[in-house]
Amino acid sequence: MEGLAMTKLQLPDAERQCVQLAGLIRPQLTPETLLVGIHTGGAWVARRLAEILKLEGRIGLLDISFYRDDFGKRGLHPQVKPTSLPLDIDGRPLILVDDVLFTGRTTRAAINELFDYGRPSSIRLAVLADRGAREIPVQADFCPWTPSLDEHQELVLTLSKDGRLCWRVETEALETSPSGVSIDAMRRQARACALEVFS
Ligand SMILES: O=P(O)(O)OC[C@H]1O[C@H](OP(=O)(O)OP(=O)(O)O)[C@H](O)[C@@H]1O
Repeated sequence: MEGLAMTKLQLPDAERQCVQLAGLIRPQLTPETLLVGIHTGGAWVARRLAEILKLEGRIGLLDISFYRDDFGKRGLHPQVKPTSLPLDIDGRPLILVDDVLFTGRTTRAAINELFDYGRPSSIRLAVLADRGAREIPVQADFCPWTPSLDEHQELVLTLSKDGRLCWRVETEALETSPSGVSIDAMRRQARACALEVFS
């Protein structure tokens, strides 16, 4: 993969972590609780939690692309998915599910979007990994893993062909253009410009 080098860190079994996370959530469930997974990784984890906790039919999925505060900088996610909430969230306890909690900006965007649909009685946050380095005062209520990663490392949850969730760590090489601008930043800028042209 261009510009990325795989690290040799030992990573935990994400499937086993889903079982651990379900165990943390189970005592807090009520008959009204709705799981809400954030696309993409959070949706995979929410689906797995719904299977383990037998909550099929009580899972919503959220695409927060248009609610990001850095939407202009990052451009649009290559795969925008629809938001779907199968039940009215007004007055309902929600458990927001994501794979990774990092700066907290995704969580902030998700909460903003949810409040456009109604006023939940509570929102708790469940993540498989909390890697710290928050930029917004957000914290996880349920989390089985707090890895220490370098700021240039990205923790990525993947779904293998056989349907298993696996962790991967990618280390961003410090690619720079002749002008000294990060190539990654230039790619993001190009995506944002393309969006403006086509919108
Ligand atoms: O706390 P934050 O700094 O916002 O980072 C956490 C988010 O970053 C990743 O999502 P990404 O935007 O890469 O999308 P993906 O789930 O489709 O990979 C991850 O899945 C979390 O949703």
